[in-house]
Amino acid sequence: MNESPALARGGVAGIVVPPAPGHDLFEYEALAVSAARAAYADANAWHHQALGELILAYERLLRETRRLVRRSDREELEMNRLNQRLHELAQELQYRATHDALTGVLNRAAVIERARHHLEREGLALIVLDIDHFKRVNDSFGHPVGDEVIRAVADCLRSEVPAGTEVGRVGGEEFTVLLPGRDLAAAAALAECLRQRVTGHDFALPDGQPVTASFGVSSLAQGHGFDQAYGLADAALYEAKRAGRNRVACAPG
Ligand SMILES: Nc1nc2c(ncn2[C@@H]2O[C@H](COP(=O)(O)OP(=O)(O)OP(=O)(O)O)[C@@H](O)[C@H]2O)c(=O)[nH]1
Repeated sequence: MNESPALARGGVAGIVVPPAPGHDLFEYEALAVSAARAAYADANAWHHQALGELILAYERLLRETRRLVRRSDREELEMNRLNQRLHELAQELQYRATHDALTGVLNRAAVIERARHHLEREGLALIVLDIDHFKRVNDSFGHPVGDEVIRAVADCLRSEVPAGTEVGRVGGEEFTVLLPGRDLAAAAALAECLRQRVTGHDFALPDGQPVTASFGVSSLAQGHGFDQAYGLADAALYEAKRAGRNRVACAPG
């Protein structure tokens, strides 16, 4: 009779030595089956039939357990994949809830939320800008060209603002720039940079005309409300439009 795996590993017949850590999960059980098979092969063994049935049942149990472990591994992988996808979808949902679909800058609700957040903590300078005579772009070249102009203006703003500054689109052709904790002079200086950036950009309109924008600026200390900050900047924007457009106007300091 061949030596059983248990014996080969230093055990004695009928006694199975537990495997060292890191071995196959069922090595101990596989050795036990081998040892039982060896005893079964011995014609003198007592309870011959019962031992044979025990071996068969035990082998079936091992096969079934292995199958279940493999299935559980696959299901764990699938669950991890679904969890990852859920996480990505939650992030996407959060992005869509706070960003403007056309330009990718903050949407109106997010602008208000961010502005209130800054006003509660540190005060806020606010720039409101509106593309000049934008209706003419739509009317002359169509809505898709108008959309391209809106997108390009958003790009101009994004590329020019310093870190910590947030850009949002609050209406059709109206944007805001939030400068947390900055004063009126700093915001007016940035608004002038943005005005020049838009005016100097080549929007490639069919008639070759430039696109300009008008700017209103306000700055309020901590504790003021968003409506007040926005109302002041909007009134200044109205002044800039009234004074001839393509300019920056500041709310009274
Ligand atoms: N293409 C495009 N047009 C839009 C969008 N939202 C609003 N508009 C258009 O923007 C135009 C705004 O026009 P007005 O409010 O009259 O202002 P304006 O022509 O820019 O003139 P001023 O602001 O006085 O310089 C309207 O024609 C709207 O239809 C948009 O998402 N895409």
